Amino acid sequence: MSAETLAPAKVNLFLHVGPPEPDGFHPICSWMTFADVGDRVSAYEADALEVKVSGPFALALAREADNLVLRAAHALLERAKGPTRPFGLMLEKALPVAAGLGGGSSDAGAALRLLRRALDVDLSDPDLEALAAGLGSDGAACLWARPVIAEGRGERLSPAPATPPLDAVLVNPGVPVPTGQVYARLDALKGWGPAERPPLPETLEDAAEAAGFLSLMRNDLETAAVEIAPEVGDALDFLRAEPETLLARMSGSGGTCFALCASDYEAETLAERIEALRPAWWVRRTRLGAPQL
Ligand SMILES: C[C@@](CO)(OP(=O)(O)O)[C@H](O)COP(=O)(O)OP(=O)(O)OC[C@H]1O[C@@H](n2ccc(N)nc2=O)[C@H](O)[C@@H]1O
Ligand SMILES: Nc1ncnc2c1ncn2[C@@H]1O[C@H](COP(=O)(O)OP(=O)(O)O)[C@@H](O)[C@H]1O
Repeated sequence: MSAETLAPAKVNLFLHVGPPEPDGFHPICSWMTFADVGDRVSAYEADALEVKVSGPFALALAREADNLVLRAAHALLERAKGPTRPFGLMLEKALPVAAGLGGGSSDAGAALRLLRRALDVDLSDPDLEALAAGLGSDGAACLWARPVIAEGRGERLSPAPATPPLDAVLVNPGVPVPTGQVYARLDALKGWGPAERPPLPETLEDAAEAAGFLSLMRNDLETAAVEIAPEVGDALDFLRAEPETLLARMSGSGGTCFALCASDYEAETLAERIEALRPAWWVRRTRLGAPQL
């Protein structure tokens, strides 16, 4: 067995969050799209199930047992009928952790896609999606890594407006921002907005039109995240002051922020300037949409 796949970064182009339900979870409406940068997950033959983590953010994942790729593998094995060949998983952790990029969910989704094929597990797409959703609120969307409007807790998916690939720069100021803390701060601030689905266009022709539409939308977690990690506010202020930025916003619960740009040339120019002026920040030029997995 030898198989490998990309686990792309998720980006919330908008994220509307309503007040919590009785179970404590919040209803959302979010346009989730995916970057062409991410982690890589691979499977190999091994004597026993194990996960090896490498890459620049490997140290941020403390305990192997908590790794979402391992939880995904166990969830899939429970559904496999009959014995499967023993395997190990390799995770190259290139995305920052607790960063609003859904890295853990994307790794889990990558493992599920990969292992269903490699082990020839007879599980339908909807069943695989249900497994992914059980591993985290972003799990279902991150399984397919295609642009979607996600509602409910994030598990109810429908197609997003069609766009060309959107040139963008991702910036993380280097501070982990735990999702649960951000939702809790949102509640303390009573900072929710309406989470009903807004009117959505079928198509947005280019980055300028997409930015115009998105400027009418929000990320309701931004204020709460900036209170927890003021560095996120610094990143947003920086991006919003740059001439190449059509729109800058935080992704998910932060701290990664994105700037939409009119072309790959402008995105490259912006990324190079940020790298020169803020060498400690994690910076990636990317195209948002449906990356090749
Ligand atoms: C904010 C978002 C936006 O896409 O993404 P991230 O920033 O985490 O990438 C998601 O809503 C996060 O999804 P995910 O990271 O899978 O969250 P989970 O592990 O399911 O939940 C972590 C914690 O966040 C809170 N939570 C999560 C989702 C939700 N709709 N309401 C919540 O209140 C709960 O306190 C939960 O215990
Ligand atoms: N493979 C993984 N990659 C990232 N985080 C993981 C993974 N497995 C478990 N986690 C845990 O999931 C939590 C959320 O991490 P992550 O998915 O990076 O957050 P976010 O969705 O905000 O980007 C962290 O506490 C982390 O320790």
